[in-house]
Amino acid sequence: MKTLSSVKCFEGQQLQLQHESAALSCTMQFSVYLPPAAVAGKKVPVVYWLSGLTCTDQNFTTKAGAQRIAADLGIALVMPDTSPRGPQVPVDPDNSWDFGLGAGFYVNATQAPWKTHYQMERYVVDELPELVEAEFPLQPRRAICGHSMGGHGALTIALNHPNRYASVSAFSPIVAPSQCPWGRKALGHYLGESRESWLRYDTVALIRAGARQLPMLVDQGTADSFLAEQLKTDLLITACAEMGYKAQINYRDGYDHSYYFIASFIENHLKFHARHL
Ligand SMILES: N[C@@H](CCC(=O)N[C@@H](CS)C(=O)NCC(=O)O)C(=O)O
Repeated sequence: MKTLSSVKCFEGQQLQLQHESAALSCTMQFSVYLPPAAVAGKKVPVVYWLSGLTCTDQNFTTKAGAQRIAADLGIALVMPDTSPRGPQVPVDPDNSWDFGLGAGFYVNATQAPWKTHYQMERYVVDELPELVEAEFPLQPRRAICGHSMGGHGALTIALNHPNRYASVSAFSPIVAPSQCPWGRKALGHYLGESRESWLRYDTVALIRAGARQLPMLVDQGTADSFLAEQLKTDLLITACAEMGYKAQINYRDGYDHSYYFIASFIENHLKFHARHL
């Protein structure tokens, strides 16, 4: 593993790192924030952050303002990239921004040509934690949080691996990819046209199938231009109500899809995770 940058931030350390990923068969970059307690050698719990379409590990690192809060709470942050990268990784032939590079959807692809590299679920759940826990003073206690496609990633990963995560939260998540254009396009390519195989990566379907209860927090802006067509938060509210799944789901009046929204509520999310870690 190579350190690309290391910068002091709120008495802690903001790092960007590069490594060869076995799960993704390519070179990957990711970011880590170590709070002051970890810099002093104490083992701290971790919140993983999954970003949305078109993002890298840098969007959250530079725009969310999470480091001051993580420093105070004594929590490390780990920010992976949103897809495999590099010249050998297949891209969307149409060069669109909602599929392929920057749009891994946190699934393990089963279809050619995607399956060789697009294994983001394995990367986030297994490879990256092993790597960072071996390198830094991190406890195996983890929470997971994300935005949009990354909100979908956080929710589905936590619901599919409930023993690995103490809590889950999401900003503006795609709650039912089987029922929206972004999701149908991505899952159709990565998993094939059999919709049965999509349900493991669909939060609403997982809740309806009886997913185990985890502490869950969701925030959604009412002025988000993707809400009606792609995100469909009401489907999650209905599924949780019908299944008796206790989730805290808040509509936030006037907020849009941007990192300004994330910056406004990230403190709530990190404090929520700190209570469960
Ligand atoms: N590129 C798209 C927008 C994509 C978008 O909004 N991406 C969100 C996640 S779904 C994001 O976080 N973008 C990066 C940023 O705002 O820093 C467009 O131009 O309409």
